[in-house]
Amino acid sequence: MQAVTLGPAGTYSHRAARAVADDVEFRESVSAIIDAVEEGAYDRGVVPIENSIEGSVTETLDAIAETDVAVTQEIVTPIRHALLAQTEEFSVVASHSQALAQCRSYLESKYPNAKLEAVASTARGVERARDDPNVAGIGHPDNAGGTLNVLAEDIQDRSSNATRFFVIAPASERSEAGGKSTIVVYPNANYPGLLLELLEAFADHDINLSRIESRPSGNRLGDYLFHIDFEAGLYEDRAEDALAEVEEIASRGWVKRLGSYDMQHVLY
Ligand SMILES: O=C(O)C(=O)C[C@]1(C(=O)O)C=C[C@@H](O)C=C1
Repeated sequence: MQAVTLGPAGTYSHRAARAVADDVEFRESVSAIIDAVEEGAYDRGVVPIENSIEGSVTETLDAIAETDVAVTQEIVTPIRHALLAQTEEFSVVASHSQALAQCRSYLESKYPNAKLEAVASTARGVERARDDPNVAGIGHPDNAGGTLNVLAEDIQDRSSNATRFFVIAPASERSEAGGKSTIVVYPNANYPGLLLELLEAFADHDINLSRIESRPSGNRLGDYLFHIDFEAGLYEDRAEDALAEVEEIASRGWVKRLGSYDMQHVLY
């Protein structure tokens, strides 16, 4: 099994991907990962979807809505960031924008004058620190290797920091089996009670929602797509009945079934 995820080696995505495949390759953006899986170049892709401090990874939500892939598994991992640098004398902190945001309070209190630099991934920020004594990176402490010092550990603003990843596969691998499912709904309509009707379709069939997120459709201001995760498999009658109602409500737009899957907790 060959998987693709956010690189270079040493990202949190890489750590999650190791639970899925022995052979892991890298891309520099979530969209590039999802495109590569859609084209069939890899069996699996691993992409971050949501963080417990910073919320949704919007690049992933948008790419999943635009492409045709399957979600085959969910992975939840704790995220414990370290500050890595050659010396204490740095003026720039480089990391993924999500990681910088997850450590916002720590950075503001300890390094209020540091310039924050958003790069493609935490591992890319650590590489910047390895190349430049003026730069510190934020990432997993194992990335220090021999050349960087771990100046501080557990610098995320909440100790319970965790990120949820989706394992994606080509659309042909969509499954109806699993305890959870994900759909994207584009109603292409706007009237009082539209969202209530969508939610009632699940409530009426006794299905618990675990996440609902609205994203702009990009078509016009105030027009939205809804990303919905719910706790039922698509093989279940109650899910089929609820989705029939959702499809009726969205008859002017579309409903994309990304598949059913189970969740795995990965510690590293
Ligand atoms: O840069 C990384 O290490 C990633 O795997 C990306 C990412 C993210 O996009 O949320 C993954 C987990 C952490 O929340 C921080 C960054």
